[in-house]
Amino acid sequence: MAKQYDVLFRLLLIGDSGVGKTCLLCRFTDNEFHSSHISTIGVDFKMKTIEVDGIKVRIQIWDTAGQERYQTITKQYYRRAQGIFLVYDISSERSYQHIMKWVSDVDEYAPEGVQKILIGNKADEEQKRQVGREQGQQPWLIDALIPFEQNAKLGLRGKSWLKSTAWTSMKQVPAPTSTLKSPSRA
Ligand SMILES: Nc1nc2c(ncn2[C@@H]2O[C@H](COP(=O)(O)OP(=O)(O)OP(=O)(O)O)[C@@H](O)[C@H]2O)c(=O)[nH]1
Repeated sequence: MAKQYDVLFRLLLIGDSGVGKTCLLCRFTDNEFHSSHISTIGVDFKMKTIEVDGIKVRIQIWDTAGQERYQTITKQYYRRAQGIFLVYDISSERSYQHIMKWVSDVDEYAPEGVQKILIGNKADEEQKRQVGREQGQQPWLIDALIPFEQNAKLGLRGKSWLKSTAWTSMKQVPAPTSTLKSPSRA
């Protein structure tokens, strides 16, 4: 029987409740968008196999609850992640400020050297933008952060977003000049 995949990647989505983690995942795996916000309880995951340069890559993406009350559970999933997507909402300054807290959780619970990717989601909400593009491009604090914006609603970047980041262009990004205030989690 033909081998179903050559490599497996375990990736994790983290960020405040409501930033659109579940929607990003649904867009990527099923090309769907749901306008309702049904908070994730604990963790959930989806899988998808794609081909990158002739290599069959199976991606297992864990979607975590952003709500504080599930943090004890969700942190247990950091340990086995090979890549972590830190998601904020470009129309929520607060969700961007909280990224610092998410980063410190990653530093504490994820394996050393895990790849971190910063996603500014809801890129279609330009008129409500509270986080400037340049803010999202600042690789403050993190030594290997790949920043970009994404639109789960319209699916602009759609299927190529992981392909173009997680394994093909993981590289060091020049470092830190913090423009962020200290995080204050709700
Ligand atoms: N306009 C717009 N809305 C979005 C986008 N992505 C998600 N949303 C909306 O944002 C809300 C929250 O999305 P979810 O994916 O459920 O958020 P989440 O981060 O998984 O939330 P928790 O499970 O509570 O942590 C929903 O009403 C979505 O429809 C986007 O790219 N654009």
